[in-house]
Amino acid sequence: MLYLVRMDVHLPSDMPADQAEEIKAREKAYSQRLQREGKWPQLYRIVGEYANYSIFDVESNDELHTLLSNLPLFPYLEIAVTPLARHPSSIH
Ligand SMILES: O=C(O)C[C@H]1C=CC(=O)O1
Repeated sequence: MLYLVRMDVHLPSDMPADQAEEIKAREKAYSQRLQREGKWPQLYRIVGEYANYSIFDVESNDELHTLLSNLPLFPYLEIAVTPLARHPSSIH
């Protein structure tokens, strides 16, 4: 099952820089593990925003929820999920 996910990052402005860097480093490692496993096949920065559009390829709503809620940045993310179905005109 494919999902389009938008994540907007809202780190508190008073978070110490070293704490923010530590969370971002854990987020990067976690996201790159999921990318290597094929569960997070696409990740794009939204130009001019601290946000991304991602494609997730997972087995179920529950799996996606678990993966997203385990993101180190999860407490600071605004997340919008759009389930995707195959378009009848798509050649892919
Ligand atoms: O920077 C972001 O968009 C948030 C998050 C998603 C992957 C990652 O490494 O950080």
